[in-house]
Amino acid sequence: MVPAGSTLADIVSSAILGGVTIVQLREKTMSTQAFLTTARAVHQVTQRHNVPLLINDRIDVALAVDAEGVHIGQDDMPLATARRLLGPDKIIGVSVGSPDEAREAIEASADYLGIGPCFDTKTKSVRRDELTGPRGVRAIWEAALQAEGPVPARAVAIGGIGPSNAAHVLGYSRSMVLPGTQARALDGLAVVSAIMAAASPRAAAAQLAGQIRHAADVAWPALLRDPGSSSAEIVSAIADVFSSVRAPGAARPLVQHITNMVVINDSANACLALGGSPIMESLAADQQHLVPLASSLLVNIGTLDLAAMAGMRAAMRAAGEHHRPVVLDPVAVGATPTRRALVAELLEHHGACVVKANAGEVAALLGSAEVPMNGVDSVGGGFADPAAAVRRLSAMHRCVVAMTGRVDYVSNCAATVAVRNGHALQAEITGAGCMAGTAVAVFVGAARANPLLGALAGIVAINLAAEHAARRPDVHGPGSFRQALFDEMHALTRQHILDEAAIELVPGPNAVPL
Ligand SMILES: Cc1ncc(COP(=O)(O)OP(=O)(O)O)c(N)n1
Ligand SMILES: Cc1nc(C(=O)O)sc1CCOP(=O)(O)O
Repeated sequence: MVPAGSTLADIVSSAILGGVTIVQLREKTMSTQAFLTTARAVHQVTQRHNVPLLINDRIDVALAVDAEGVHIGQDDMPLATARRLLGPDKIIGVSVGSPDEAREAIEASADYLGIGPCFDTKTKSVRRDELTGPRGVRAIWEAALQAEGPVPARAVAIGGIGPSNAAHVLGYSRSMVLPGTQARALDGLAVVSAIMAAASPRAAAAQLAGQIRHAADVAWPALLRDPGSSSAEIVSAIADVFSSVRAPGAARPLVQHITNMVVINDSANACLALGGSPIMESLAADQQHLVPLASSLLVNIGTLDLAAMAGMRAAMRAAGEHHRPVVLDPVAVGATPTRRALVAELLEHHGACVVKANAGEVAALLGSAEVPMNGVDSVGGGFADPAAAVRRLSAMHRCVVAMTGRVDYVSNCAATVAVRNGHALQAEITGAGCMAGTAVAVFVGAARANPLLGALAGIVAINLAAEHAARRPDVHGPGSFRQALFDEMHALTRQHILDEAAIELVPGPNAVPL
């Protein structure tokens, strides 16, 4: 992967200047002699910067150049033998792809684990199975933590990781709390092509280092900010979020939508009426230009087509790279294999900040048959315990979940809030749920530090507007209601929220580990 005109040592030097803190030399085809020459040249650079150099697979080369350590795979020399040859002070990292391998490596005193492959990689042919993706990485990491002794386990994830998914991988793979322990993040990420194939290895390394720092602030469990400890406190915080968008002179949050053709016009108007600025563009090639300008991204999978699917992937990549919150509306996710696979892929590869769904969609995402769907509509009485359902989905995907229905439930898994505003006429017009997704996206962009409050502000705003619209003497049914709804979204004030928001903090076990 070394471009013409530069040497591997040059690239390593640039990458270290960008923020790389450990270097591994992995050469699969070089002669031993050439490997030694390269290793010596790279080692000179890493020593100058005081960064450890590890040699992949080849203990003999590591010994010959006095590298700081080695990385060995499951088919390489056993760890105990490598340790005997290298002595107690050298770093030995071990590749692991399962909880058993992780436990075994920790028990054999590996200095760190390389957990992978996380995603597909072009760098080598590796098998991905159910133990891959950030969820698989987390399962392996948790096994390592359970096996650790007095020396803390250390690990990095590897495979298909780059600037667009680094924060997601680090946030999602944090351990759940085990009895008597704190949630623990991986120690870092291992990348090949994200730096080696970049036009500027220094800039690429700096961008990745920024993503790693950023993950600690935005990814789970930073999401679990308390919305407030009483209903009154939460209503006041929601009103503050609302005011931050609607204050005279405030910049309108730009919401980039990829949404369905049934609601595209209504969603754009709802966004405007609530104080946002809509842009509706699904072309994949444009996402890297548009998403960084937006304050949030709404991805709604209704009326799916292949071009929109490509647009969603590109938009969510750009959102990951530029730290933009994503609101995912998994319309009728249980209805077709394509929708199910797409939502699973988007959540695994990119994650969402908020999932906005009706009860049937929440059930489909949980793999539960408790709430049936009729096309895009949820039917029946809903979940026996709706708060538990949203809490469970929030924990599963480590995101805020806003479930719309007669009563709406919004959860970040640590706190769950029921919203008892809204009107039955919302169920009589098409696109009311999609407009709720837009409303959430408007306010989530404004409440970056607390997406639970942003989601609540969107849900409360659209529901109060619906109540106001339904009360108007000129509203006689769905047609006039739809028209009035836009006027009332536009006319909504902070005082309406303070006086009329009907929310309650749902008591309940904080059953989901943080
Ligand atoms: C940090 C890190 N993790 C995993 C690997 C893979 O090593 P290995 O299993 O030895 O496979 P090859 O690199 O030999 O193809 C790694 N190199 N680094
Ligand atoms: C060398 C290696 N080992 C892996 C494993 O899963 O063990 S994945 C991998 C390649 C990582 O390259 P990139 O960052 O370009 O995807």
